[in-house]
Amino acid sequence: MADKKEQRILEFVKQNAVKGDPQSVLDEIDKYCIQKEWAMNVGDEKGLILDNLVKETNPSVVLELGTYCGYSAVRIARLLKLDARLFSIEKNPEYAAVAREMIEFAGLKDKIAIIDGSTEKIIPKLRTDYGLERVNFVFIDHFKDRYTVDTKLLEESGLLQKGSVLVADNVIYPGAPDFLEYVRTCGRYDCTNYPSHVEYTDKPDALERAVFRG
Ligand SMILES: O=c1[nH]cnc2c(O)c(F)c(-c3ccc(F)cc3)cc12
Ligand SMILES: [Mg+2]
Repeated sequence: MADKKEQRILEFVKQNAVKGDPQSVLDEIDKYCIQKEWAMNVGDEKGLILDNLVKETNPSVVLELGTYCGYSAVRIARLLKLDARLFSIEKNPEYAAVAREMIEFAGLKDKIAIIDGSTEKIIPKLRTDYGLERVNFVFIDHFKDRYTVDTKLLEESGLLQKGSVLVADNVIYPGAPDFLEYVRTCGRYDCTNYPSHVEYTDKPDALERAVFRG
């Protein structure tokens, strides 16, 4: 048996999901995390809310902060139009390695690029080093104490445009109170809260959508 939980999740997916079928990959990750080991994927309940937010935005360029095993990257990318792309930043190289295999198994490697490194170093270089002009949709799901500072980095980088949608996970638990305070009071965002639960539990959590006013 693999010595890391993330590797065990990947092995379970490879043995039980259908190669090239993103939904089956999501279903098997959820099944493993419900039946065997909890893991910090956005999960099926918050995932359905995220699906609807992606569908109503129909973004061309998506940025994700925090890849983990690739669950939310697969979840988002499976809904994107043909020429849309998702860039996901992951600081932990072991997580990034699992996510790359997960994304390839799901058949989405042409839609998703994982960028290894920390958000504080990568975000300021997204325009110069990765050729990103604008991002239409940002899924924030990394270190809770980085939500606000990275949101400000995104503003300063010029990557946000009027209508850019930020969606943040875990704003209730583990919680991102300073992020909620910032986006709800700085005057630059229209905010909506989507109550839900921590993945695979009945513990209250929520997603927060913050639409940039430009
Ligand atoms: O660190 C995290 N990064 C990204 N997402 C997370 C998450 O969705 C969680 F539920 C949790 C979490 C951790 C421990 C708990 F007891 C409950 C939730 C953590 C993270
Ligand atoms: Mg999360």
